Amino acid sequence: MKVLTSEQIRAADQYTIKHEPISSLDLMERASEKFVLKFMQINRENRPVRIFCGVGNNGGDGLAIGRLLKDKGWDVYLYIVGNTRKGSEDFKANLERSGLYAVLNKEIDLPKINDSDIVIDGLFGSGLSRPLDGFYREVVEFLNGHQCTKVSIDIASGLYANQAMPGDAVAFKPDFTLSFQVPKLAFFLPDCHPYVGEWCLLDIGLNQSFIQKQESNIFQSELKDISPLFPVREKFIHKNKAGRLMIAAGSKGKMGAAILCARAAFKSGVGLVNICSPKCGVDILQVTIPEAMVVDGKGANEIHSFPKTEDTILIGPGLGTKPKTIDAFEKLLKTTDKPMVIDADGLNILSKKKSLLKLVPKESILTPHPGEFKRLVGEWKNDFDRLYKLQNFCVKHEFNVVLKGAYSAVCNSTGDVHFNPTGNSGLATAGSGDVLAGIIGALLSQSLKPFDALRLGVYLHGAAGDEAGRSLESPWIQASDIVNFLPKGISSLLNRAI
Ligand SMILES: NC(=O)C1=CN([C@@H]2O[C@H](COP(=O)(O)OP(=O)(O)OC[C@H]3O[C@@H](n4cnc5c(N)ncnc54)[C@H](O)[C@@H]3O)[C@@H](O)[C@H]2O)[C@@H](O)CC1
Ligand SMILES: Nc1ncnc2c1ncn2[C@@H]1O[C@H](COP(=O)(O)OP(=O)(O)O)[C@@H](O)[C@H]1O
Ligand SMILES: [K+]
Repeated sequence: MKVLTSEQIRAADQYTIKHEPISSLDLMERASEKFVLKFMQINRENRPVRIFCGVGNNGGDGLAIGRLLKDKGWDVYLYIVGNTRKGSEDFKANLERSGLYAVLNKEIDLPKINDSDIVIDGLFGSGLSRPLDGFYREVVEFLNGHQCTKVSIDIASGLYANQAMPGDAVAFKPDFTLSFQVPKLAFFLPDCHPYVGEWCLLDIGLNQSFIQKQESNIFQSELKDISPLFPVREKFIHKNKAGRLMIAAGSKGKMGAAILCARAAFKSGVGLVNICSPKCGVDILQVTIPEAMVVDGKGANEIHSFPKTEDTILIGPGLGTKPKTIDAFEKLLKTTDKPMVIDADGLNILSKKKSLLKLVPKESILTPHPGEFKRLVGEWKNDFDRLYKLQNFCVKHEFNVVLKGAYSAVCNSTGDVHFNPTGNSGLATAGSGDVLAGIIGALLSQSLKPFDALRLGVYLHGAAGDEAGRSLESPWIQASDIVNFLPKGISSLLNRAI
């Protein structure tokens, strides 16, 4: 699904109005009906609803939503901030259809709000053109000071859809954002989360072919695009043809990384795994993961030498960054031009010795968390800047990179970013990244294109985490649980896709 800018969304509104055709007032009514349906699913109990409306179309939505909720028996209070005479056409039309409302001009006008009330924010939507100031800012600060349930229409007032808020700016802090038609970039970025809350999209019937034609290199991954990427296993396949992976991982005290990685790879369809290990890890690996073969990495406590191999290479988990390991990594890079998976200490080595970056095969997959990414590219000003840095890094080096976290950003070598929707905060646990690397390595070894292996792997890792969370009925997950729930994650994706 494409992520569009505010300007593109406005153009989609206009195109739909002209070509459906539908009057803009009727489109507002449709949007408001969709909002009310979802609102009543989230809030089943009838409580006082206080709707704060600006005088643009977001405020128009607020008024229409108020009327519709009143019709359904809700106790609705409407407040307007701004000059109603200067309101948009559709705002004015809805004002005429509204019953009682109060216009707020100054602090003393602000109503008493109880914790059991629900506040709906319809001050500004995608039309925000400057940071909130004056009385708008006061109103938003006042509302943010209350503990009641808060819901934004389309996007929180004061939050920009596709650019950073200035440092001292203020925006509404909703528990939920019920947004129209397409996701906004801000929804995927951690800095913006306090101004988004939980969010969902409401299909208001904007013209799909117009949306498809919009240029955007930002997407949200969807199951319908992901599930066809699963590799098909032929009847007469042999393990050597089902994907051979060499995992170069582990050092003294960190052999668990190699184990988790290999276990995840086996559950992700790999045919055969060689683990290159320091001497201290050989017995551990042979006992804990009998399916894998172990290759001597020469060093006692860390790897000093990697074998020359035709296998797909996954390097980094628990590897350490000792000078001899760095030298061995450099030698390995000089022997291959096949895309590989580089994770954890593999990335830290690249950060320590940036000259190695140009030896990394084109189209390789890098899997940094934000700390590792910062070591690779330096500081960023804000999350929007971080995204541009991700795109530039991928294009410059022709890499595929996942920047991990909630809504992991998966970027290909031409700078397209796909935000991943699966997963939960239980995945923020030691070893979770090792599991992800193993999944991606296994998929790459099965001849998927690197970017496909990456986005399928990230989606699947999140889906397994979601299955684990649901089945264990716990918000906390152990990395081994992610591995154990991979088969369930896989079948859920395949079954839901049918
Ligand atoms: N027919 C349509 O175009 C539809 C629009 N919809 C709603 O319309 C919203 C967008 O409406 P608008 O384009 O009217 O914009 P807004 O309602 O977001 O803003 C209204 C006006 O406020 C002014 N403004 C912006 N920032 C300000 C600030 N910081 N302080 C004071 N004034 C400021 C601008 O002049 C802007 O045009 C969407 O978010 C959505 O809620 C929906 O009803 C769906 C259909
Ligand atoms: N809050 C979160 N919500 C969803 N997924 C998360 C969250 N935090 C972390 N993850 C996922 O968990 C994994 C953690 O990887 P990483 O930080 O490398 O862990 P480790 O180094 O301990 O193995 C990544 O796939 C990341 O996307
Ligand atoms: K709003």
